[in-house]
Amino acid sequence: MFVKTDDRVQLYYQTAGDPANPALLLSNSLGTRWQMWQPQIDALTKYFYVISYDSRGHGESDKPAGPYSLTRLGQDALCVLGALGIKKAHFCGISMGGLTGLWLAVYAPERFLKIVVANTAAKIGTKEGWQSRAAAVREQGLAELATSAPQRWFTPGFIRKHAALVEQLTDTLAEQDKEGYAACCDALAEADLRADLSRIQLPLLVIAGSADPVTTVADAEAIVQACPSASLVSLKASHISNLEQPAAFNRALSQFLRA
Ligand SMILES: O=C(O)CC1=CCC(=O)O1
Repeated sequence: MFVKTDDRVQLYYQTAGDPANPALLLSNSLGTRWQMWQPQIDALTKYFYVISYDSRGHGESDKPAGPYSLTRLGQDALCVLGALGIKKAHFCGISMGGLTGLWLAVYAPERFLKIVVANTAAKIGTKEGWQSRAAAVREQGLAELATSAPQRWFTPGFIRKHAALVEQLTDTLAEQDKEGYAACCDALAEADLRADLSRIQLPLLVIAGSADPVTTVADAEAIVQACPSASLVSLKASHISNLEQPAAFNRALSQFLRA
């Protein structure tokens, strides 16, 4: 199904579970799709009305030319809830989706019950790093980046044991639209919520991966130190911790949201 945002971009979304249950909105990382949440959808639909969507520039959602912004990505999440008539929801996002969750916690707290941000930071990477990745992708496409993705996303042991899943994810990345991906890199280049974290009052769970080379445990600790309402869970995983440690991720998510 599709929703149209206020700037007339179509976003693809899926729902699972009983709409009478509390809503849980799931937001993907850069270069992935809504399907990355399948283990969480399977585990949590008995308690929540689970909504997952392809972020702008990804999957079946529209890919308008960039640059995008973190504000736009946050407003997109609000548009999905608005189109479904949901006044308040839980939110869980990972990496770029986690940074979107921090934006929502700062700028739209009245629309949320609790927020979970996984494998993220108030500022991910460096402006120059994202600018050069955006330029390389616009010029050369995503094939090269897809080859190096497993090392950024998973531990070596997980890559060895779960080759089929890793291949499926890297195929998805290689098939993404290069302008949509690069436009999200533009958003990440400018996004910096470090000065805003102390304004967050919503219950916030920060999930880190102890072997995450992209958004480190130190990044997660910095969020928790700045937000009085935040708590931290660290999993034995790399960057895409919801797929590397699905049972532990689901336990942390479910315990926090259902408490
Ligand atoms: O570099 C990657 O692929 C990992 C990543 C950074 C931001 C995000 O959403 O994913």
